[in-house]
Amino acid sequence: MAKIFIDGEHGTTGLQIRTRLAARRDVELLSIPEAERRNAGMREDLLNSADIAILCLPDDASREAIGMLSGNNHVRVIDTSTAYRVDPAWAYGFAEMDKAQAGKIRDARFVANPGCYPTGAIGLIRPLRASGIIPDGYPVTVNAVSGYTGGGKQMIAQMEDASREDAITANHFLYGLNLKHKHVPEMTVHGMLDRAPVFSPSVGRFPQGMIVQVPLFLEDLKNGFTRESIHKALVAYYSGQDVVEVVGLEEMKSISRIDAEELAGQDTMKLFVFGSTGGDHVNLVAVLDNLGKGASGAAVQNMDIMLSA
Ligand SMILES: NC(=O)C1=CN([C@@H]2O[C@H](COP(=O)(O)OP(=O)(O)OC[C@H]3O[C@@H](n4cnc5c(N)ncnc54)[C@H](OP(=O)(O)O)[C@@H]3O)[C@@H](O)[C@H]2O)C=CC1
Ligand SMILES: CC(=O)N[C@@H](CCC(=O)OP(=O)(O)O)C(=O)O
Repeated sequence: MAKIFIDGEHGTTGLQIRTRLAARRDVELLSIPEAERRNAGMREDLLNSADIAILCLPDDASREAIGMLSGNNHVRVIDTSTAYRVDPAWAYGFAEMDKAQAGKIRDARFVANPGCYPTGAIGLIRPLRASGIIPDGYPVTVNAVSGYTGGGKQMIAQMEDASREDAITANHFLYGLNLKHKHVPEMTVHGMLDRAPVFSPSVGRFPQGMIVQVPLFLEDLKNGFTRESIHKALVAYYSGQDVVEVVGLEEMKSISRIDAEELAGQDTMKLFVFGSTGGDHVNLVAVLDNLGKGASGAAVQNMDIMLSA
């Protein structure tokens, strides 16, 4: 039985991973009491006793955890923070992003779990870059809304406890206003972009769920691509797996609204290509749960792929 230690198991992402693993008989969970969650000695012992350590910590604490494993050459790691997502020594844990990726995850010792927004953005952009539909130099923009659990324990408290001094009263707010959000490098590298995208995130007053939008001007793409041909390329790219669904053109005809909470509680992602036949523009849309395919669900999926080695 594989021993799994979730460092940060009492935080938002960690708890959801623990819940997903609790009923499983094929893994043994090593656990740290909540009161000891920052006890470095205990964490170091548990980290070094695991077959797979899943880090659900802020970036600095993740780096510290990797330091605690420096004399160890067998513990495998899944890190959910931003610390290693563009590090070439780490496998990027988005199994569907191309056909070889699941194999890279399976064979890796170190796996960086993707960010929630990048999962949507890369899921939409990478296939169109890989097939040459989005040309070099194209100015990609990414607009998104996340459920507030995306901000971890602190934002959850700010959104849910109006008596706090730092309570957030807005029902929907933009942030990342300097356009230097920590997810931009990851979207650029794994989206295979030659220009960093403009990324504008926002948060809504709902706990879990996410919409990521990438609008495109068709006349600025190569070779007369249409909504239909872009859709066909996405369908072909994601054939043969059941985590990322490209919604059919017929089904899209009956959709007039997209609900950010549609996949809350699920570990899959839906992709849409909105627009109209013969139109000048398309809007690529991804819907996912920021804590599902955007974090904890993806971490468990990566763990399973690693255990299949
Ligand atoms: N929430 C989400 O939707 C997503 C989160 N992530 C990433 O997952 C990671 C965890 O985020 P999230 O679960 O949201 O955050 P939370 O703040 O909810 O949880 C983080 C946990 O880590 C603990 N912690 C913090 N510093 C240390 C330390 N030095 N040593 C040991 N434990 C520590 C915290 O303890 P304490 O309570 O004492 O602060 C808390 O229990 C982050 O890197 C985040 O960016 C990635 C994708 C989506
Ligand atoms: C709503 C919210 O605050 N979201 C977080 C991102 C959540 C996530 O994907 O976590 P990583 O930081 O590990 O990538 C943010 O914008 O910083």
